[in-house]
Amino acid sequence: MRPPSGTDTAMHPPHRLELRGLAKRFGPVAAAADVAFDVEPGRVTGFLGPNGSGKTTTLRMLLGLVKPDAGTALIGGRAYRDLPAPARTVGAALEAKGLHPARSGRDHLRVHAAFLGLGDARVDAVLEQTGIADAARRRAGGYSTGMRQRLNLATALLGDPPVLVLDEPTNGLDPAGIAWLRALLKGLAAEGRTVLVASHVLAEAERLVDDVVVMHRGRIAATGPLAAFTRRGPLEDAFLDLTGAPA
Ligand SMILES: Nc1ncnc2c1ncn2[C@@H]1O[C@H](COP(=O)(O)OP(=O)(O)OP(=O)(O)O)[C@@H](O)[C@H]1O
Repeated sequence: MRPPSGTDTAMHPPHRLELRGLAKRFGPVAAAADVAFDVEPGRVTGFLGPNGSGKTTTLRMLLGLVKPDAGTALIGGRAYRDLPAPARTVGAALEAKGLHPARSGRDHLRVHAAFLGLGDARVDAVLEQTGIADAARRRAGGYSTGMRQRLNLATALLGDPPVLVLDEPTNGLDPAGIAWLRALLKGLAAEGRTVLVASHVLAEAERLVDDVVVMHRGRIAATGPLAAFTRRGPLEDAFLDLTGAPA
């Protein structure tokens, strides 16, 4: 079914993410084991964990990019592969790679937009929204890391999705860029969208998220509202307690 062109101005129904018993092994490595948590619409959820704790693997299972050995991941009650319009339901920005260096940022977005049945007006809207309109006609190969990150986010936003899944979206952003992204993501959540952000930058997460999910060694170590993690001090203290890392 081909989606209509143009953008949706009507608000989408809220989409809760429900992960249940997800497991994935890569040879001897249990990248994820019995992973279960919910992500609520209208909130920014920080998916936190040390390097190699299994966050990206979990996100890839949620997005149907990796087949779990066990468990389910539902987006508004359906697995990603069963969504009628997946790219209009979930905007995902995992790693800022796969950009054709000779193609301009705008052309990159136009390719994705055509795939979604969207026109250039939507491309221009997300270029404005992500602050890269001025660089849009330059070749993406010359973009800074922060600009590539913004283009990646613009791609995720193209389909005006009710769900956003972002892996380390502040990588490469300067302090003004980080503050800008924070305001953008909080605004998207305030519109009722479900925003899941994987990060290991705890000071940033503390200023952004409403809810926290901590993953450690492939398992969920704790979940809850941010306030539950910051009662005794900075989020970093609770995080280091949970993940056993030296202070
Ligand atoms: N395709 C793969 N093949 C083999 N091992 C993998 C693969 N993908 C992930 N792993 C392993 O699974 C574990 C979890 O990795 P994952 O990338 O999910 O962690 P992460 O929490 O996202 O880490 P980071 O914060 O460093 O990005 C690691 O030990 C990693 O080496």
